[in-house]
Amino acid sequence: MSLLTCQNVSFAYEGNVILSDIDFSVNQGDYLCIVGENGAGKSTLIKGILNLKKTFSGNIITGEGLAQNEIGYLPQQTPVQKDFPASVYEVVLSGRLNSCGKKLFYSKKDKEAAIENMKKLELLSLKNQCYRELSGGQQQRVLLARALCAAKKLILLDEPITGLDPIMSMEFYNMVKELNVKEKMTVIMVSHDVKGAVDFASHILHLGKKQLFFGTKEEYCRSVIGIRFLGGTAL
Ligand SMILES: Nc1ncnc2c1ncn2[C@@H]1O[C@H](COP(=O)(O)OP(=O)(O)OP(=O)(O)O)[C@@H](O)[C@H]1O
Repeated sequence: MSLLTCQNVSFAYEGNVILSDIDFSVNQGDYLCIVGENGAGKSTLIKGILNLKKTFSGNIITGEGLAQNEIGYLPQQTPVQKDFPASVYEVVLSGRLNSCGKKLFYSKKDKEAAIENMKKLELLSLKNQCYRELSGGQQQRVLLARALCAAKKLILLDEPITGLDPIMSMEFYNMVKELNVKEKMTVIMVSHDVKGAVDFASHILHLGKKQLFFGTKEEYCRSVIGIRFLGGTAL
C-alpha cells in the first residue's frame, strides 16, 4: 500500500471549488515536488494532507501505518515567525508538541529527538542562539530539524527556499535530498523554483486549479506541460 493516496479529491472555500480531480499516490522513499502558478491550490492540498482542511469530495488515505501526527511539516514562513523570540533548541523541540498528547512537559525522549535532529542538520553549535538572530538559511535548517522531530516517514515542505539566495537554496535542497536518500524519508515539497526542485525530485505533481500532470520527473520533462513550464529545458 502507498504511504499516501489522494482519490479524486477536490477542495472548496465557501462552497466554491478551487481545486479538483486530484488523483495520485506517494510511495515510501518518493520525493514529490508540487508545482503550479500562484493560486493553483498547492498550499490548500498540503493543508488537506495535514487534515487542516477538509476535502470537498474524494478521500485522502494514509497507509504503511502512518498517523497524521507523524507527518513533519515545514510551513511557509511569515515575517512574524522569522522574529520568533526563542532559542534554536526550543524551536526544534516544539516539533514534538504533537506527540506530547496530554502530557504537560516534554519527555526525555522528546529532548533526545530534538538533540538528534539538531546533530543531523549540524545545528548543535547554535543550540542556545536566538532563532531570530539567525540567517534565513540557518532559520530554514532549524525549521527542518523541527519538522523532523514529528516526522516518522513523511515530511511536507511548503515553499522552503523562499527568500534564500542560490547558494543557501542549493544547500537546503542537498540536505533534504540526503534525508530522502540516506534516511529513506519520503518528501513532498511545494516549490516555485521548478527547475531547482525538478533536479532533486523523483515525481512531479503539477496543479492549475485541477491536476494537470502527475508522473515521474523524467515523464514530466518530456511532457508538453513540463517542457513549457521548464522553459524548454530538458533533463
Ligand atoms: N482561506 C481562504 N478562503 C478563501 N479562498 C482561499 C483561502 N485560501 C486560499 N484560497 C483561494 O484558493 C485558491 C488556491 O490557493 P492556494 O493558497 O492553495 O494556492 P497556491 O498554489 O498555494 O498559491 P501560491 O503559490 O500563491 O502560494 C486561490 O484562488 C486562493 O485565493
